[in-house]
Amino acid sequence: MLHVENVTKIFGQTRAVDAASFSVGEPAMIGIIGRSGAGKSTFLRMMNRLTDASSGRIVFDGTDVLALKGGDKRAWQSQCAMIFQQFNLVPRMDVVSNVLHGLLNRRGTLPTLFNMWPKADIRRAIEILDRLGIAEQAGKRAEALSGGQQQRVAIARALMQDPRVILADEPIASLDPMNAQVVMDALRRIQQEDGRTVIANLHTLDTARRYCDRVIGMRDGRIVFDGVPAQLTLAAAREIYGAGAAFREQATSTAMDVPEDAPKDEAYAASLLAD
Ligand SMILES: Nc1ncnc2c1ncn2[C@@H]1O[C@H](COP(=O)(O)OP(=O)(O)OP(=O)(O)O)[C@@H](O)[C@H]1O
Repeated sequence: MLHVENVTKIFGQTRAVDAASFSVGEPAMIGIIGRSGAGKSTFLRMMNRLTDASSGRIVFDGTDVLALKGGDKRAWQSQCAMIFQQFNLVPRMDVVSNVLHGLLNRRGTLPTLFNMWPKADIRRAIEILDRLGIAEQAGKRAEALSGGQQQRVAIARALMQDPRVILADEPIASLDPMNAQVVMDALRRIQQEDGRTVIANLHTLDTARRYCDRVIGMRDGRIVFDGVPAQLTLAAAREIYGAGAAFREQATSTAMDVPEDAPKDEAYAASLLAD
């Protein structure tokens, strides 16, 4: 289904992503973890063609999506929806119109500008909101919603595209733990019920362990771990986060307690690993 082959992105002197390779055989929930600057966002942005790769191939169902141009590229972007940490909704626009904007690629800008949507599309948008438990918010301005609700609107907008793949770039980094759970539960449910692939950049090891079928660990642009959550041992976490020998398993728990005199590396890793 998906083959990532030696994908590399170079910014000046920086190899933001360095010969990343992995394959996905069937729809799954995949978490990408790693410290800040590891290359996680750059990888997702190459995958849905927001950024061009320097070299490599990303082959989805036999097509190298990195080579697509024009309408074919836009069609892929519609198959490969993206969700961002800051939701990227139009704040003053109502929720249902924000969701309908997921069809922008397909419907063109003119009808969108005048908010002229076929009834069937509006009905579908409300059904999707209902599925995510926020149909009653449909008429409100997006800015009036909580962060967790806004992220669910962003997921609804992505689903409006009926994508094969959902890319989520730190989808819960701006949310409190309760809203984070609601959003991760929604992504997991969509992945399982619809058979879509979800690839999510995640800040915390706990979340990756809890929700993902497979975890990919990046460090300095390279994939240094690729396995199931059970294989994510303390040694693997050290390798991914670059934490020193003092890094302890407790640091991967939500209920962590880092001593004041802990080495800097450990405190840093702990802050990354906290939910
Ligand atoms: N547009 C750009 N121009 C130059 N360098 C960039 C650009 N985008 C990213 N980089 C660099 O590429 C590397 C990887 O960045 P990236 O944002 O992909 O990491 P990340 O793992 O997503 O980090 P974070 O969790 O902080 O978002 C970093 O060294 C970053 O400074």
